[in-house]
Amino acid sequence: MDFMFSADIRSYKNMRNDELREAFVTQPLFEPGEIKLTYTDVDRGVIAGIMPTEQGIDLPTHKELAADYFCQRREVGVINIGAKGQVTVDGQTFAMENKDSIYIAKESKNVLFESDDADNPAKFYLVSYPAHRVTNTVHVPKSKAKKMELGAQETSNERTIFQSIRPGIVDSCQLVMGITELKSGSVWNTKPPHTHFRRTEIYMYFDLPSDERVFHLMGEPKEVRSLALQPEVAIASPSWSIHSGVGTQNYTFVWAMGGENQEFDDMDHLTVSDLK
Ligand SMILES: O=C(O)C(=O)C[C@H](O)C(=O)CO
Ligand SMILES: [Zn+2]
Repeated sequence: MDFMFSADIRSYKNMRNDELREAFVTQPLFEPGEIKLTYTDVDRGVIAGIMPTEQGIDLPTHKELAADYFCQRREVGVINIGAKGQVTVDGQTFAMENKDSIYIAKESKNVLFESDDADNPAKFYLVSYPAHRVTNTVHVPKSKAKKMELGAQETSNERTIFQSIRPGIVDSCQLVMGITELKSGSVWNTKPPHTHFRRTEIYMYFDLPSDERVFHLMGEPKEVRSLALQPEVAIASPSWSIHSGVGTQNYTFVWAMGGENQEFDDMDHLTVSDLK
């Protein structure tokens, strides 16, 4: 497991690009046959990319979690951004199509990730936060997520939000998670931008050719910094930071939040003209 130590609201302003990346951006998450885990001190999130090929891949614990098994004190959200696969939780198997989600409840002991076809593997993207109570493991097909249509073609931000792990669909402890798909020709996500002091957030851009980029905006609205992100790395946003971005073409991303509340609409709204 990699460890990412974030920067605070004062120090990020004086950091070079490579220092900001070290503090907030993971390494590339997907390697065939591997699980790549990153721990961030932003709300004690764990981020992982899991790409099984011939063999299944178990979710391992780590000495710094001081837990007998990964979910002993944690909840987990997983979205499959690759081809078909399956996730088995304590003997129960869930088929995972592209963009399906699964919520794995605290105290689930054995979690196994598998691809249906080793030559066309699944890519399981995982975000986990500490959990305080035991709930149920739930599979959420993309069609069962709550859909929100936002933006317009004229402002290059026409997009669909799919909220799959959220109150009313999944009884999670703090995790709220889903995906946002930008329409062809639209490039701006989270425009107009926002913060939410009650929650932190992790973005992971994908469905973008490897030589294209998303210029992710972070920081306080009056001190914005940008990082050019390749697909399939994740970036953590502290509670004080905006999280928005503009791509060199359209793309999709997974967002995941942890914190004080689970109200998706609880945002401190900004306008583009607030940004400096
Ligand atoms: O494009 C958007 O707008 C988003 O996807 C917003 C994220 O879901 C978010 O930041 C929720 O707090
Ligand atoms: Zn947000």
